[in-house]
Amino acid sequence: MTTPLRLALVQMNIIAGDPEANFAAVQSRLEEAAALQPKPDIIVLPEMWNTGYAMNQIRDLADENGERTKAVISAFARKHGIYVLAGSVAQARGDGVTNTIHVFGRDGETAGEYSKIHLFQLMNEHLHLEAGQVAGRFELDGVPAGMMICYDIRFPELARRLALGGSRIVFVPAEWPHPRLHHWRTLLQARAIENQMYVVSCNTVGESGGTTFFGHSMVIDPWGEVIAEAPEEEMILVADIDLGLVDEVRSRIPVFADRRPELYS
Ligand SMILES: NC(=O)CCC(=O)C(=O)O
Repeated sequence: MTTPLRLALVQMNIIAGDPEANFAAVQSRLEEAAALQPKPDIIVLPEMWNTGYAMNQIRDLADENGERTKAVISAFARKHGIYVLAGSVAQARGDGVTNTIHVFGRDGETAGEYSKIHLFQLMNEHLHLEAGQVAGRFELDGVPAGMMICYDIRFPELARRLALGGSRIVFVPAEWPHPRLHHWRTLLQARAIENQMYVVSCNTVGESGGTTFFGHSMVIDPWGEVIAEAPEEEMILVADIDLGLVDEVRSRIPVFADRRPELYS
């Protein structure tokens, strides 16, 4: 069975500490993506796009209960009838801040939410953020999908859990910098190959506090082929995929049937 899907990944520069500028840029990029012909089924944004890694001010800058994100992005999703995986935003709840994805369906309603489970110490997340406690899943027009955020791709157990739970495609918003392009590419391809699913990653570009984010957003098919990859500049990366390929690859090499979980612990 073929299940075609058009993806649009907004690879953008994020201005650390300036939610006003970032909301304006996101709204304009979303309209640009919605004007594509044919229209995308889902638009994906990068990690922490509201604040960037302005960690010292994160409690003040974070979106209170995600309210602004929900208002702006759900109205957009409803207006255009497009899913939006709203990257992740710094979201405040009580005294804490999480790095949280909101997904909105074609009707503008919340389709899923996920807070980053693995906090990245090199960028001080562990000092300022609270870790999520549950894996992230949603349904995309009835197709089970998963979510991971950036550093999460270093944990194969999470991707495998999503695949075992039925995910056929996993979305990965990120702010992944130089000099680890080879890690980025290799880990994303490994997660796609070992789980025989699509992996769709949307990274950031630009410089922030001495760190340079390299873009290279990519769409990887269940065979591990990179079918679309952005350069190191702002752009909307578009890819047409067929989720039917997941079944084809899984029947060709029956990894899930051949697993021996009783020997793994
Ligand atoms: N924002 C992040 O989680 C960055 C992860 C990263 O750069 C890595 O090497 O892992």
